Amino acid sequence: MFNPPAPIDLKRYIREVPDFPKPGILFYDISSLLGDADGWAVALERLSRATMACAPELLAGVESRGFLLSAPLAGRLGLGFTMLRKPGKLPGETISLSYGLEYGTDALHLQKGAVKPGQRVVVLDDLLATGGTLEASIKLLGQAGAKVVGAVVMIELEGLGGRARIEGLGIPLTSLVTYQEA
Ligand SMILES: O=P(O)(O)OC[C@H]1O[C@H](OP(=O)(O)OP(=O)(O)O)[C@H](O)[C@@H]1O
Ligand SMILES: Nc1ncnc2[nH]cnc12
Repeated sequence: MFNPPAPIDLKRYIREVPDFPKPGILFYDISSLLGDADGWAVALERLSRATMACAPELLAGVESRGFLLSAPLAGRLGLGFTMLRKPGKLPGETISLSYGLEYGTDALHLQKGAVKPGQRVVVLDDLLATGGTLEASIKLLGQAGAKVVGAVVMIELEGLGGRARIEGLGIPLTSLVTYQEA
């Protein structure tokens, strides 16, 4: 009888670093995944499927680690890509929103005109923790006139309320890998 191989567990490529960037934070480092051609190929394939299930017209990526996923994915899927950036990085007129992080606060900006009215957008980031970053991204894209049709992350930290925050906005969320945090 044919026994198909077990699906690759992406966790084996993700390094866990205690007390970074602050004491008490367990940091999930994707550098080791990006550095492994096989692991990265599997991750991109799974991200592609999750993203295309939402039938987007444009991808949006969150600075900075979100760019690592969203830009190559947009190229692979033949879609445009827009950046949600930290303050002071985007030229021209922008709209912005502040948000809370697992370890601090920040703000995101989007260039005016980056999104067409009603355009179907999937927003991507490497990791969901409290959901503050993704929530701000979704709200900002909505303010810009986008129809956000999905959120896709590589890593979801369960127990920090992130999923409830995103689904509470009516946005379907897909994650490739989950860790229990609290
Ligand atoms: O769900 P949340 O609690 O909002 O946390 C998740 C966010 O935190 C990290 O970004 P960070 O601000 O550390 O920036 P970086 O991508 O530039 O490293 C991560 O890449 C997510 O964007
Ligand atoms: N625990 C964590 N590991 C990696 N990135 C993060 N962003 C927010 N929390 C994080």
